[in-house]
Amino acid sequence: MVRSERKQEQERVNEVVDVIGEKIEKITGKKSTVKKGIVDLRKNFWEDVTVNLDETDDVYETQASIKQQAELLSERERRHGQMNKQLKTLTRLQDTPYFGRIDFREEDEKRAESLYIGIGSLMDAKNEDFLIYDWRAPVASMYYDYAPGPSKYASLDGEVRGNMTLKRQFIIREGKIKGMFDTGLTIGDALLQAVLGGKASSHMKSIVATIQKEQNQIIRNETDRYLIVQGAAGSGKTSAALQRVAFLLYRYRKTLRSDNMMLFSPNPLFSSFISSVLPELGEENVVQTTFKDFIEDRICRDLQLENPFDQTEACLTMADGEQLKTRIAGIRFKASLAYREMIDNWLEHLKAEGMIFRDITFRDHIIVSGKEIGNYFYALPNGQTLLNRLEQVRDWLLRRIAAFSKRERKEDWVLEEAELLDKSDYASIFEKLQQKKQFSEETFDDFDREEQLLRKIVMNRRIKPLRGKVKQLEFVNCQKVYSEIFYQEYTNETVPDRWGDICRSTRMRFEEGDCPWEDAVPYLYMKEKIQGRKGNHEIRHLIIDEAQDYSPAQLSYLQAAFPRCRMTILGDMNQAIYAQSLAADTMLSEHLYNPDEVKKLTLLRSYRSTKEIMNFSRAIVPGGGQIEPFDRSGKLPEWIDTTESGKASIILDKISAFKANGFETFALIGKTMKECREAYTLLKGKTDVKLITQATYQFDKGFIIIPTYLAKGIEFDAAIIYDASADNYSRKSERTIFYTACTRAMHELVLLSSGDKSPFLNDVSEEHYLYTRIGD
Ligand SMILES: Nc1ncnc2c1ncn2[C@@H]1O[C@H](COP(=O)(O)OP(=O)(O)OP(=O)(O)O)[C@@H](O)[C@H]1O
Repeated sequence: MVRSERKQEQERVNEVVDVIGEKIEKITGKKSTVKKGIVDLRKNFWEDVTVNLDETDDVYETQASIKQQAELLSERERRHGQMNKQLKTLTRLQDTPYFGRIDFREEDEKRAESLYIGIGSLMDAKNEDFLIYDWRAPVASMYYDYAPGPSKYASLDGEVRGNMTLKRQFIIREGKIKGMFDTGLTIGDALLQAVLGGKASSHMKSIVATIQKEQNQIIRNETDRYLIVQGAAGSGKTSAALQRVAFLLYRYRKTLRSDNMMLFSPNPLFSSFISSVLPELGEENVVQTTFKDFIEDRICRDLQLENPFDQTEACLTMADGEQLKTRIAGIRFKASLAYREMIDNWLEHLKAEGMIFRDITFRDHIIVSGKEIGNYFYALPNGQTLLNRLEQVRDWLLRRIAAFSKRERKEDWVLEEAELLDKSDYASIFEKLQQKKQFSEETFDDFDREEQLLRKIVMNRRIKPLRGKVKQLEFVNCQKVYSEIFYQEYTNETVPDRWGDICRSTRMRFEEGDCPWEDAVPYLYMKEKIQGRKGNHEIRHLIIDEAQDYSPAQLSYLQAAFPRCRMTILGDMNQAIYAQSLAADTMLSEHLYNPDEVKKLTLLRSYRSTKEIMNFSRAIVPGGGQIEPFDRSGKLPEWIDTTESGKASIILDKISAFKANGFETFALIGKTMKECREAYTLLKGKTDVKLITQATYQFDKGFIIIPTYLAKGIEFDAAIIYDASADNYSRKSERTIFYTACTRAMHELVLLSSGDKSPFLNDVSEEHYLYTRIGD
């Protein structure tokens, strides 16, 4: 590229930066005027409102005047918010105005037009021409989809065809061009090399400048209600999903807000890891949750919900034997649609018999017994749904409670409690009596009325929580109704092996007030079928990361909980680490969806790890040969065969070497939390190290110890697998855990073992790693 061209480009950058500077100045000026307006409006809100409550008409007029004033205020606040957003984007553009340029000659046009692409759009000073196109604009899609040559894009008015005569990439920092490449088919391998060769960080970065063609398809898909992405470890699923969120927020900016989108992440640490990507792209973060938190919010508070991580930990630490087999058989069956069918049959059965109700009690007094409620319930016409009948029971119970309350308020305890009421209660009673013009001077009658009122207040207050529970239909004992499923007789075809044992252990857990994780969704499904469910209509798009961890039953629950939603579903079958997902359908299984509404895309190219790490890791999983490592070289993974007592000093040496190499994040990865705690005990005090647990919500640079299930979705400059011996990794189900752990490393991977090595390593050809034996 000729030197003068770079000079010309820099001159253009300078001009654009000047325009940005002027815009920033202008908006800052306007913003302070709007801000002043807001402050004045807030200060003088009531002065500018006409308040008159004399006649009904005056009241309406007052209401209208308040509404008008409030609308004015909120309009100004909205403008202020928009200006802030514009300023943030402009400030970012001032540093890096754009990262790409394409020259495109539309069919039938004589000249090619140069289009510059950045994270936001920018018009010239006269607001006539685009100096920068937002990467999400339709025309910008060509930058990601085509090499120079014939190309096209879908504009709002239809397809536009033409010829791309140039595709150029820039690295611009602080307004200075640091690098400039004209690129071919894929978006600059040179730039991608540079980006991927950089250090890992405690926060994920946006990939806007280097989005690959196949990722662009995910990002810009608008046609399919359910978009499933099966992608190898490190293929950019999460990155593409976040870019997609930014794309959709831009594309549907008039109708879609960030709080209409919800992202399910695998663990709280991951939420913090990805939290800066959207703000970096000038968008607000979407609602984030974990599936466990989402379920916990809905499950009855009487039950102690098991954490999915505890379930995994329990399965991984339990010795091989009957107990483990039963637990796994239970987990798998309860994740299946066959079990949901069983619950549907149970719900049908409940129409005729089997509902269990709680006694309605107040101060140790049974107002209506559960048995009596049952009789009333089953006396209602059984053609109605369970919910309809329960609503009638609810109204009947509220009447019974009202009658009870009237009687009960005559009791002595009520007056005793009334003496404890505070001054404000007395003042309000006095006011009420006065309003009713019932309070003249001290007459006997007034004292009597006052006492009646006091009794009523006390009783109403005390009975209110009970009424609340009845209104929520909490008189149904869902816990018991659910555990009854495990007392029924079934034919052998409908139940899995070990059903008897599964029943026994489930009953025991429910009797103790525990809800095993595998029962959480089936239980909620049944409970909401009985007591009704409120669908969430606010959320219109769900993004589900690590979707291989979700069962068909969980998918169907989410579909019902978010009835209007579209979903972007991303995952990797090779990283399934929960017992429910292994060798079974998961949310990634296409056939679980209506064929007209679903599209499945596959990402095979992996960007995170060096070619050496990926060649090593992909040999571990079936079908791994299809995964294409990105061509970035590094050290061969190192397998160190040592003794238990030799491990600490090897780890400490490695950590020093990583630091000397300039690495900033490195993890010692264990299979379980138990193993991580052991490693932590071994190393704490000897180096600066942090143990990551379920309760860790953020991780910083440095050395951490972490179990695989908490490291999902996250990456490190270097990773050490703490125990790659046969004792630790040999069960069929542990293969994917092992693969997930290895693929967390970007630049270096070390595996330690003592005793026999994991049989999974037998699948890796010796040329793909370096073997060292240290110790006796
Ligand atoms: N087009 C791209 N340009 C630059 N970097 C990319 C690109 N695609 C992916 N990466 C990088 O590759 C790494 C892995 O990406 P990401 O975490 O999104 O992959 P993933 O498929 O979700 O991985 P996993 O399933 O292992 O969690 C990240 O560092 C990301 O920045």
